[in-house]
Amino acid sequence: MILLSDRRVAAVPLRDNGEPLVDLREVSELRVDPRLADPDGAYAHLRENAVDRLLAAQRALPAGLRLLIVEGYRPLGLQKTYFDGYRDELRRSHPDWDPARLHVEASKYVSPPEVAPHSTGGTVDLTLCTAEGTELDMGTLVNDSPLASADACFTGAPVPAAARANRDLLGAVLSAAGFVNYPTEWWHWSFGDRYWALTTRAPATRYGPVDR
Ligand SMILES: C[C@@H](N)C(=O)N[C@H](C)C(=O)O
Ligand SMILES: [Zn+2]
Repeated sequence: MILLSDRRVAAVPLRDNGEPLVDLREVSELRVDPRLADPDGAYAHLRENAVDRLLAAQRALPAGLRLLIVEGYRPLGLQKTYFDGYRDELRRSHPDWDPARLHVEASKYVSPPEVAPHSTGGTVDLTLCTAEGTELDMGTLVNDSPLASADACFTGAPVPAAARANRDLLGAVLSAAGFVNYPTEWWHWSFGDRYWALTTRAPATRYGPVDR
């Protein structure tokens, strides 16, 4: 498993094709969950081509199922707050870990800001729901940490059969649409960022960090 703290991720050359960010709340086919809403609506934005790919993924779902978008674009300042906060939580629960170990372990749940996928606007956290908006059982909640879920948030973790089927379905439609999963988080799917470029062997990113 390649973690976001791996130096190969940071070594991917940055390019940006200039695609605009689209407000998902204005895309009628997509359902956006407000649990992480910020006053500026940053969380509901994604790059144009990533949105097209989400629509393709949703069209591939069985009748009656929808994607439920939890978070897209994340400003770099917020990324740093999340990373430092989780690393400090790990430090309190594992006082024996040195700074290098803390950095690696924290990257299983939050990206180091210097390679932050969400800050490119190409990466999205999402789950499956019914047409009425009821979330499907995925074995953990979106954003359950490795610490809180005893690693059940890892995409390949042993979870009950219904949750496994739902994770596999989400993975099948998003992979077919060109997204790449972060294997420690079943809900986190990249397009165009450094992790995506490394995994797909693209020569460079499609999207660099944006300051919205
Ligand atoms: C914090 C979690 N929702 C998340 O987005 N993690 C990934 C690895 C990230 O920070 O990009
Ligand atoms: Zn994410």
